[in-house]
Amino acid sequence: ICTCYGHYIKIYSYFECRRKKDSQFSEVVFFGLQYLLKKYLTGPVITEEKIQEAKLFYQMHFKQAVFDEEGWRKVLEKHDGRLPIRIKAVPEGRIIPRGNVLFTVENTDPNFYWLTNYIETMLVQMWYPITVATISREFKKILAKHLKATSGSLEGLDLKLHDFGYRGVSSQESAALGGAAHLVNFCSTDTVAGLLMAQRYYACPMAGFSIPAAEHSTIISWGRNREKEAFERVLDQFSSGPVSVVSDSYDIFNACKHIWGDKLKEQVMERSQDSCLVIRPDSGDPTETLIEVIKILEECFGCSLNSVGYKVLPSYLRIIQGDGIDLTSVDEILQKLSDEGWSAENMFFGCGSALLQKLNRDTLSCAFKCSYVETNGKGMDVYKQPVTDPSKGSKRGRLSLRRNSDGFLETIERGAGKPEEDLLVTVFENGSLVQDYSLEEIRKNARLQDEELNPIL
Ligand SMILES: O=C1OCCC/C1=C\Nc1ccccc1
Repeated sequence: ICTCYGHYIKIYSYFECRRKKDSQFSEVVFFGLQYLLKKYLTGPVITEEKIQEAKLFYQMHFKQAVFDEEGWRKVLEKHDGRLPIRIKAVPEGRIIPRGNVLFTVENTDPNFYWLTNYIETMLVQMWYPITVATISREFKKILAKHLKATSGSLEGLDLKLHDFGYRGVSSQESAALGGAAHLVNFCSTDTVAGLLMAQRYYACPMAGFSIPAAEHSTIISWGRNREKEAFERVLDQFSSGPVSVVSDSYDIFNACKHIWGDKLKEQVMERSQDSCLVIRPDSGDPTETLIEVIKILEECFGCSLNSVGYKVLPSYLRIIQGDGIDLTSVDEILQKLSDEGWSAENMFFGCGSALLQKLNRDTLSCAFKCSYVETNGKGMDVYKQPVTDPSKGSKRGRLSLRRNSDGFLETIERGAGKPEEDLLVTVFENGSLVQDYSLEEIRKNARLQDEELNPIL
């Protein structure tokens, strides 16, 4: 495999989310590289033991001598096991239009040109946190639009989408990365692994919040005929502070009308705004179910008009919809509620697989390609341009990212960028992390346009 490189002294590659015409996502949130660098690439990662293990492994795997034992031993001897690699990247949290360079990778020692693309596989796994952070931020744009339109304010925006996805992802590590990616945009989650990731890799002691919530087992374990008793128990156990109660075990409409709106009406009404009852439907067509539920709650508890003339339930009562939520349905639901005169203030949303799992490397067309090589003494810009798919063409030469005179971000190719204008910063060099971003800083980078206009902090 390495023979095709012959006597190269440098391989320079880059990562991008290729632009795709009429794609749903025009810009991406850059997030997650820091975790990957800290966990897998910094420090003396190459050891004699690992070399021995790999040698045997690849001898069995290839059934011929492919593993470059001498090359790896040179990393150990010359760089005491630290990778002679430089990675330059956009600061985490920055919002970058599709089709721009996000990070570049190159070997810093001419003996190790083969290292650059050796770590490609791991680096391209960045598609996951980038895609989750991007989807989560698209949710935030939709929620901000409706919240602004139906309440006149963005207050509480960062609590409006709750991560329900822990059980729906493929592994603990995915939960951690995806959960943390959601926390770039929101501070509302049940994915504990993401909170720990934020703590350990992004210096944030508590990145998100939740509230006590019933689940179906805590209701149905009382038996079919004692749903009211189960609800009452939950209210008693969590008499102060908000509490969420899933109410569709048997009949959500009956539960809202005859239990919450009748038998337990007093207990509900005596709760305060910061001890609100959050009713959770969990089945049926989300839009139809929510419209019927909110009409029943209006009949039983009344409502008021906010400053922009939209209806709001009493402050002790809210609704959370965690079933069937994705970017399309959340917009439809809020539009329909708005058409019926209801403010988005009444709603909270939970999202599981659509946030953390229903995505892949093609969602944002993530790619890693070599764009520049050096052989003895001369550099050459390289690129691919498949006649069978021009959209898979790659950038050429050494790359930099700059804001042009119109204020737009653009990638300068062929090494034509001015170093002082380059937005890419060295984040990793020769085994050391050069930048360490906090989640606080990353959240600032990722704020929405209108959040900048009227910051809610
Ligand atoms: O109802 C709720 O109110 C707000 C707090 C979270 C919550 C439910 N969480 C959840 C998590 C994973 C699967 C299903 C639900």
